[in-house]
Amino acid sequence: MTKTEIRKQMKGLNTALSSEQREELSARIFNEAERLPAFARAKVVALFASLKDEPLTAPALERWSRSKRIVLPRVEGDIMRFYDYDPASMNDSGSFGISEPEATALCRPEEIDFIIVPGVAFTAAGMRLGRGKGFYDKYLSQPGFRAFKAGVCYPHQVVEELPADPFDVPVDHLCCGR
Ligand SMILES: Nc1nc2c(c(=O)[nH]1)N(C=O)[C@@H](CNc1ccc(C(=O)N[C@@H](CCC(=O)O)C(=O)O)cc1)CN2
Ligand SMILES: Nc1ncnc2c1ncn2[C@@H]1O[C@H](COP(=O)(O)OP(=O)(O)OP(=O)(O)O)[C@@H](O)[C@H]1O
Repeated sequence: MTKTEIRKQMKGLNTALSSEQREELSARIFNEAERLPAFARAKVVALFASLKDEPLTAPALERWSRSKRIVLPRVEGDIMRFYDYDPASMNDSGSFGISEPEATALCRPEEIDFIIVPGVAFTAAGMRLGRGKGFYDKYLSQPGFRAFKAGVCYPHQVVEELPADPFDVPVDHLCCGR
């Protein structure tokens, strides 16, 4: 399958989950992330505000923001940057309809200790297919970036193989709710 075909197939499978399945699997996925030693050590955690076809991040966002500095992505033209999460100032009309933080407190890439990486599909070894704009591949390959990378996806998004490109950055651990 091509990248485009995989994206289409996964969107169908993801949106076919019932809200109960979605909530149950998402809870497992983020509980697994929370149990990683790298998470316990982390002070600055990068998360994302989930789209309809992604594991639900709202409960983790709420819980983690009590003990960690949480940063969320904003798309600014061709690049993605992370800013401090403040529940009072989220902007629901961000790029692609994603809820985004205000551009108040910029987080430099080297400040992040632990990053949750979304993906359309992953292999068990951590190779990843994203939404096709290269935002995460570019972010994760910046000089100075050193965070522990945890991929998150539903169990059916783990595939045998993916079309590989030289600029693809693998994740260190995959949390897939299994
Ligand atoms: N929740 C979440 N936030 C994120 C990402 C993500 O994957 N998930 N990103 C990770 O990169 C960045 C946004 N990148 C995105 C890239 C493409 C599309 C997308 O769905 N594109 C469709 C529709 C475009 C449109 O609505 O105009 C497309 O290209 O067909 C969405 C987000 C930053 N924030
Ligand atoms: N490190 C990088 N530097 C410059 N361009 C890059 C880099 N990584 C990816 N790109 C560009 O981004 C485009 C999209 O790449 P690809 O299809 O692998 O994205 P993806 O993995 O689906 O997306 P994402 O990383 O946003 O989740 C490619 O055409 C590539 O040229």
